[in-house]
Amino acid sequence: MNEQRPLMEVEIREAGYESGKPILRDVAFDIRPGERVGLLGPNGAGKSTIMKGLLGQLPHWRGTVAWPGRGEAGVRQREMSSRIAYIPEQPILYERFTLWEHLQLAAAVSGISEAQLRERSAPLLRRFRLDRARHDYPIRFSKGMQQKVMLVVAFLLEPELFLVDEPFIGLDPAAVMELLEALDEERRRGAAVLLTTHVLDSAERLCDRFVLVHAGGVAAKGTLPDIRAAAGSPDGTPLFDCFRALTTEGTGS
Ligand SMILES: Nc1ncnc2c1ncn2[C@@H]1O[C@H](COP(=O)(O)OP(=O)(O)OP(=O)(O)O)[C@@H](O)[C@H]1O
Repeated sequence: MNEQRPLMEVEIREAGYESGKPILRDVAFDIRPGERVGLLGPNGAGKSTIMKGLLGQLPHWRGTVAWPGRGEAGVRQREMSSRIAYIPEQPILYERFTLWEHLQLAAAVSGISEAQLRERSAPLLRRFRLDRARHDYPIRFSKGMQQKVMLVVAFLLEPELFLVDEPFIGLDPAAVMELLEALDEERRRGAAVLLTTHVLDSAERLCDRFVLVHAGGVAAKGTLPDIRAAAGSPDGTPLFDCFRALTTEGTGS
């Protein structure tokens, strides 16, 4: 935890997939440099929709995203995507591309030179044990290996923010450790992590702060003590119990 100026300040007034049918309303939170923030909530709460909004992929969006560290009060949705690397839960792969071609495509889209690509990718491919598979087709990899392709692509970009969707599902324990270590190295240079997960005990151990989303709004946010206070729970209450109290009681759903 730190009291630095936020890396990013998100304020979503209304957003969703169809006009006149907002999924998100009044969602506001910030992320500080080097921080790990857990974006948590029950199925259908709106977590993926928030992530899509941050990636500039929502058709309807009324809100602002500021990057105070850069002195920018509001950034257009489209521009944000160049500062954010998204690690999806379901790998997004092209059937006809080899692993190396996936990396070349990501580099080309992000303005990374061929020399930078070679320099950055070598340790990443070793780290995620894909160096011998660089000319193979990821479409034929195991699910875990496919997820590692997504990790290599994300780390290649050296973004300011990593959006990580369900990092604890699909990867084996060694790969989860590698991912967390790699994220820690990135955090040391100031990158932040916004992760969603339903594995609340892992979230409780890993995250500095939390944003608890419920029915398209924010039910509580802050450190674990802040979440406990919002839930009316005593010291020592696990995040899981706070989550249950905040998402099932007195919410009308
Ligand atoms: N492409 C879409 N078009 C219209 N509505 C959508 C679309 N995707 C999601 N929704 C709706 O948006 C709401 C929030 O869904 P979202 O996927 O953001 O939830 P989530 O919190 O990520 O859930 P989960 O934990 O199940 O992944 C749901 O009511 C869902 O039906």
